[in-house]
Amino acid sequence: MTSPVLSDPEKTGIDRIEDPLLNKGTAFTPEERQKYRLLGLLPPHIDSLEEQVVRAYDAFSAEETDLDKHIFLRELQDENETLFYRLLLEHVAEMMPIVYTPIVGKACEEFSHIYRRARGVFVSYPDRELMDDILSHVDREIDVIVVTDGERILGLGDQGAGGMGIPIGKLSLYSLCGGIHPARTLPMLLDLGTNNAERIDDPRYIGWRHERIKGAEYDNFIEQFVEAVMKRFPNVLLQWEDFASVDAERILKKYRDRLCTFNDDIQGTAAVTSGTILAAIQSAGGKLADQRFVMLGAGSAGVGITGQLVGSIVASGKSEAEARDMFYVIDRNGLLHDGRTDLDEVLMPLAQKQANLAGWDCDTKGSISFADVVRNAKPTVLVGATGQQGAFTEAIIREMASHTERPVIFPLSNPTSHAEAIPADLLKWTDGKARIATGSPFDPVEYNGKTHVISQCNNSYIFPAMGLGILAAKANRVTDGMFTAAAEALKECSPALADPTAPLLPPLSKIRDCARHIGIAVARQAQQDGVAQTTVAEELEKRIDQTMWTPQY
Ligand SMILES: NC(=O)c1ccc[n+]([C@@H]2O[C@H](COP(=O)([O-])OP(=O)(O)OC[C@H]3O[C@@H](n4cnc5c(N)ncnc54)[C@H](O)[C@@H]3O)[C@@H](O)[C@H]2O)c1
Ligand SMILES: O=C(O)C[C@H](O)C(=O)O
Ligand SMILES: [Mg+2]
Repeated sequence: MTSPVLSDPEKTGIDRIEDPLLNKGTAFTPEERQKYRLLGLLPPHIDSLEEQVVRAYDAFSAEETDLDKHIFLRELQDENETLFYRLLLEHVAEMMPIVYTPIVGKACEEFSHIYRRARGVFVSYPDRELMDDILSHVDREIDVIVVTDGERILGLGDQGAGGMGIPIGKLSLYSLCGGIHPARTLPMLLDLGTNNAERIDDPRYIGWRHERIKGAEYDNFIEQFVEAVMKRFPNVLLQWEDFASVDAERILKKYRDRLCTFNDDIQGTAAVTSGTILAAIQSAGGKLADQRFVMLGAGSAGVGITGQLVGSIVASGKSEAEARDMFYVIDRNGLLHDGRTDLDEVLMPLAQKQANLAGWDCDTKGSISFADVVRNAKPTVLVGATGQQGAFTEAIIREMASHTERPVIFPLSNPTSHAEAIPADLLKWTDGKARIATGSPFDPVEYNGKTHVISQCNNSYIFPAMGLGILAAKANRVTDGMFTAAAEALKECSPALADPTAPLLPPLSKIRDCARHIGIAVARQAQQDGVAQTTVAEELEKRIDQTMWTPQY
């Protein structure tokens, strides 16, 4: 493990107890109590970490609602990070949905009401000239920043400064799943205002009460932010999260060659979804080149997934034009096709050729609806990234299932309440045939005497592992190839490859092993792409294991 550089590892007395990175609570040994002047500040019994985990689990279980459980875990994180991560590690399937999706969505909506203690860095628009000062207040070296401007939080829209819940949750997973030391991570919120009237009108709102800054002023602010980050933390990995799609695409394009950075909603989602789709196809004995894809939603997720899959199809031998013909991408105005005049430069390459639609039998005039696309294109794979609950209707899913033996259906939108369909309905409407993965976690479904475990196709399988691979290889850029390597490595972790009836993705209890496997592939690819500063291939596994932190005293 790389040793985290703390401001003052020798802190004593109450300062030590109040530092979540140094605190051990009742587990401080008699020697430490002497050395750090803690005698009398703690009760006499000395606990082991295991005993502390049991006590914390009892207290967690006594909390009534999921939001209360989230607040409990966040408070524990702010008190004692080692205990927090050890507890999470031992109860990962139960607790990941509490600190992360879906409950983190509720926590963002309620952020101003449940706010307790400072964590991470807020940079608000009025303080834009003070960015260097603000970052100088971070008293340790940082390897990974996750930043949001809070405008598109999951499928919940603009949450303003409450969006801070997302970087905090994402970085918890960097440590939990990817083993990145929590001291080396920094959540950040860029507060450029909010257009959410409910937040602005809320007397408890903790953010800057102003409509969102946009246009050139927004871009200048982002530029100032990136420059300040590069000055203070020249080797940091910067992850962009939950920005509005137009900003997300523009920012990624502008900065991806200037520093080590990626956009999780575009690239992380693309890798997890394509890896899971590849596993579904391969486990069913199918071929990638034989599929027809319908993508419902053409935002960050839809665009990223389509691009990644097109790349895989081209790598399997088709031309790019042939690969693109296999995709039917739909936004809120219907199918993207080259006759539409409202598509920007990001969406235009995803448009179907009108010539390919000749002879289609459509119910709608003007635009081509989702139902029209499914009836005419007869997709084998359907992915939803709209944020719209119920967008996969019974009629459309039944239509899809009537054309394909093993329909692959992924309602990816988060949180749970925004999923395009729920797995129980999808299994009913397809008579148990659908291969399903969802963005938010769902319980297993019994259908016709068979239990279907629903895998969670969430970028949480990718970004912690990307971080691990990038840090181990000391990469200074993030290439497309590294995401392709991550997708391929995720596919290799799929239990369905050995048993076609098994779940598509490994269980959350195996997520650290899976992150290690993906991390090695990412680091190796970084070397091959010439962006790694460690060049000895044989050293990579050792470096991955040294980078992975395990919560223990
Ligand atoms: N599972 C994951 O890992 C993962 C990753 C990223 C995003 N997501 C989820 O995907 C959703 C979308 O994220 P995004 O960043 O792409 O958002 P976005 O706002 O950028 O894009 C949404 C897209 O959906 C389209 N749309 C909206 N309503 C529609 C409808 N009724 N029919 C057809 N298209 C419609 C919009 O036109 C737009 O193209 C969110 O709910 C997010 O939580 C999940
Ligand atoms: O945060 C998640 O659960 C996945 C994804 O990044 C999203 O925005 O929905
Ligand atoms: Mg996101």
